[in-house]
Amino acid sequence: MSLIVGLTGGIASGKSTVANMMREFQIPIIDADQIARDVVAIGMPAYEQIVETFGADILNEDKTINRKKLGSIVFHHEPKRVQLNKIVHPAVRQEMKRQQKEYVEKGEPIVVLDLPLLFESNLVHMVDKVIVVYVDESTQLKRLMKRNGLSREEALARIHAQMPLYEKVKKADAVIDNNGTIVETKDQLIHILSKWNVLSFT
Ligand SMILES: CC(C)(COP(=O)(O)OP(=O)(O)OC[C@H]1O[C@@H](n2cnc3c(N)ncnc32)[C@H](O)[C@@H]1O)[C@@H](O)C(=O)NCCC(=O)NCCS
Ligand SMILES: Nc1ncnc2c1ncn2[C@@H]1O[C@H](COP(=O)(O)OP(=O)(O)OP(=O)(O)O)[C@@H](O)[C@H]1O
Repeated sequence: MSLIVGLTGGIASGKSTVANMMREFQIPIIDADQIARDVVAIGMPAYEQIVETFGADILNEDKTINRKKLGSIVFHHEPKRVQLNKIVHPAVRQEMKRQQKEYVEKGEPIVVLDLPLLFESNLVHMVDKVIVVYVDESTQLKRLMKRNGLSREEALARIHAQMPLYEKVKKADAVIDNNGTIVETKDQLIHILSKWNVLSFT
């Protein structure tokens, strides 16, 4: 039996940072953001639907989706975001399930779904345990603006497109406070995985 863990948090709260630490422990990670990029590649059914819905204006010269442009539309307009989610999410879920099945069949003791919208999309039933990576809003804003080169206003629009992080913390089985250093974050992760008996070296 594999333990299926949902890794979630807020935008730029540190999920990928924690997922990379897990990869170092040879834990398989299924990355929803990456899958969401793959399923909108040119020629995929979701790509066609996005162009139909949002128009050719959201394309780059090479016909790939201009993610910055599409982001600035959907993060400022909830109905448009819902429309995009309806196109992309079913394909993402299907691919996540396929990958999960493969890892479970291989007998992996733990499989992690790195899923930013785990709560917003009501996907808690897909996992046995939930880890929430938490930061306070000022740290989140600072890290998001720096990483994505966004203005304060654009970064806040993205943060507010999600369930508040403190609400996610209340629903978690385990919380990693990522306001501090990377080493402090890693220590918390090791503590959680050890408690759940899924770290082979401890
Ligand atoms: C709007 C898009 C084009 C912006 O692309 P961009 O490269 O700037 O961001 P990226 O995809 O790397 O996402 C960064 C983060 O934004 C947040 N985010 C992304 N999509 C959404 C959404 N629909 N609602 C709320 N938050 C979101 C997540 O925390 C995610 O980790 C892209 O995020 C997208 O296609 N979103 C819809 C699919 C989706 O929900 N992906 C998230 C996981 S399934
Ligand atoms: N403890 C930390 N100290 C300093 N910087 C950090 C820390 N943790 C993460 N960061 C930085 O903050 C930014 C956001 O982290 P990360 O990309 O891991 O977040 P995320 O939750 O995966 O984001 P997204 O939801 O957008 O995919 C990155 O630039 C990362 O390098």
